[in-house]
Amino acid sequence: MSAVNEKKVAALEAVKYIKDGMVVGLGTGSTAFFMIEAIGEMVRNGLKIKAVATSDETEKLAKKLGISVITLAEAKRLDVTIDGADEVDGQFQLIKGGGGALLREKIVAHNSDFNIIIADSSKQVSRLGKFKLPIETIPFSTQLIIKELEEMNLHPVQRMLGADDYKTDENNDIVDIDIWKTDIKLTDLEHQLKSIPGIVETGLFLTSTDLVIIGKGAQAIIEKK
Ligand SMILES: O=C(CO)[C@H](O)[C@H](O)COP(=O)(O)O
Repeated sequence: MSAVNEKKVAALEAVKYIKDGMVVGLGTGSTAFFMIEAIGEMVRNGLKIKAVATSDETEKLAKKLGISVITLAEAKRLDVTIDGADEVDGQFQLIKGGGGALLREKIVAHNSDFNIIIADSSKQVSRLGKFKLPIETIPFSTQLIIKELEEMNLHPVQRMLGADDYKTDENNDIVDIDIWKTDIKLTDLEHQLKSIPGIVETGLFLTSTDLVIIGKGAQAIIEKK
């Protein structure tokens, strides 16, 4: 079965966790797309929820499908968030941000009681780092951060959109770094990166995930912490 079908299988399993009255965090990306589409159908069939979107793209899609979108401030706290990932390891640690929405995704995950990650089977890894780790930086500081990351042997590459710098929903830059060869522990790496002024967030999600649902062929494999 293709990765696209596996994404859909995982998404359809995840929406079973959504119940009437919940405040739901909506992730971003091609896997999250199937989840949002399914929630849209559930809402048309009478489900009553409120949602917080992790990107402008997700917000637009959710509203188009008739899902009631509120701000994080209005929500205060979320019952459940469903989001995709670029890599997930056996300890439920993730690399996220391939789609550039890592900052809002991490904020929403932090404010959710229960976080479900949905992915096709290609995203499961024994060790994080084949996928380049996205770092969100303040444009004022990006070039100097790139120099600092080069000195740390993390091979930074600024993300581009054609000839222009890629911009996040918060109008920040993304720098993708290579953590595969570093022997720094992930928790230490996260701490080191976050201590550089101008780095707003990293795509390392080390502790937020409660449940992982992997589409494997036509089956949804549910992994609990
Ligand atoms: O972190 C993300 C966006 O910032 C996505 O969840 C991640 O990139 C996975 O995307 P997809 O489901 O399209 O493979």
